[in-house]
Amino acid sequence: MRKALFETGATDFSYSISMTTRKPRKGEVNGVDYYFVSKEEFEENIRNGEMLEYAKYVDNYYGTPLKYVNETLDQGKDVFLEIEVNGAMQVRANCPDAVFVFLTPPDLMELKHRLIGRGTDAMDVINKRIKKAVGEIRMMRNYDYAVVNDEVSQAVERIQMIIRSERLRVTRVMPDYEQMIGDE
Ligand SMILES: Nc1ncnc2c1ncn2[C@@H]1O[C@H](COP(=O)(O)OP(=O)(O)OP(=O)(O)O)[C@@H](O)[C@H]1O
Ligand SMILES: Nc1nc2c(ncn2[C@@H]2O[C@H](COP(=O)(O)O)[C@@H](O)[C@H]2O)c(=O)[nH]1
Repeated sequence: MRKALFETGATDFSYSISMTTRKPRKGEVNGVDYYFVSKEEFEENIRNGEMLEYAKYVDNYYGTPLKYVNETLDQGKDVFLEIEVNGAMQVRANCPDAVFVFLTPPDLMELKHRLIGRGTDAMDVINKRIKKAVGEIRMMRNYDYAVVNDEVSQAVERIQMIIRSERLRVTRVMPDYEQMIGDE
């Protein structure tokens, strides 16, 4: 989805590259799709307080390095994270300003077909991912928006709509005017 959004030319926000201990899939590039690291390196990053959030997902660590997110936010840019639910709830606890979009497949059979079609995972991994997806769907209630990923182009459009609307929230626009009009 990150790739699909990026391909629309939506460059007014920045994409965080996650760190993972998962092995690269065919075609995935280190530093583009993920930072692929060893378990030891990942755990050292956790110990050093360098992760905004992290979680284990189907036997591997995944996490968001803090440095890039902070630097990008400091430049006044939004950052887009594509992460699973446990990590998202850590961000929820630490970043009150963040917006949470739950991207969901139309149904679990379709998800299974897609994962089989991708041809990158063994059947036991696919089954673990489906089981995980059931638990994740239960977590949807903790999110702000739900986007059904039926057609990629439509899902991208829905996400863009959310981003545009969120930027129009009074709480985000008002600070500029407060500066302009000063205190009473
Ligand atoms: N709307 C869609 N229609 C058809 N195929 C899709 C759609 N969305 C995703 N897929 C395909 O389904 C497979 C799994 O998608 P999924 O989104 O889970 O993978 P992903 O983009 O690698 O993200 P994740 O990191 O969440 O696994 C991929 O091969 C992806 O290309
Ligand atoms: N908590 C985090 N989850 C992440 C991060 N980067 C990706 N993910 C999620 O992991 C699963 C599996 O990804 P895959 O590439 O192996 O298919 C998926 O739900 C991703 O969204 C992260 O930095 N933190």
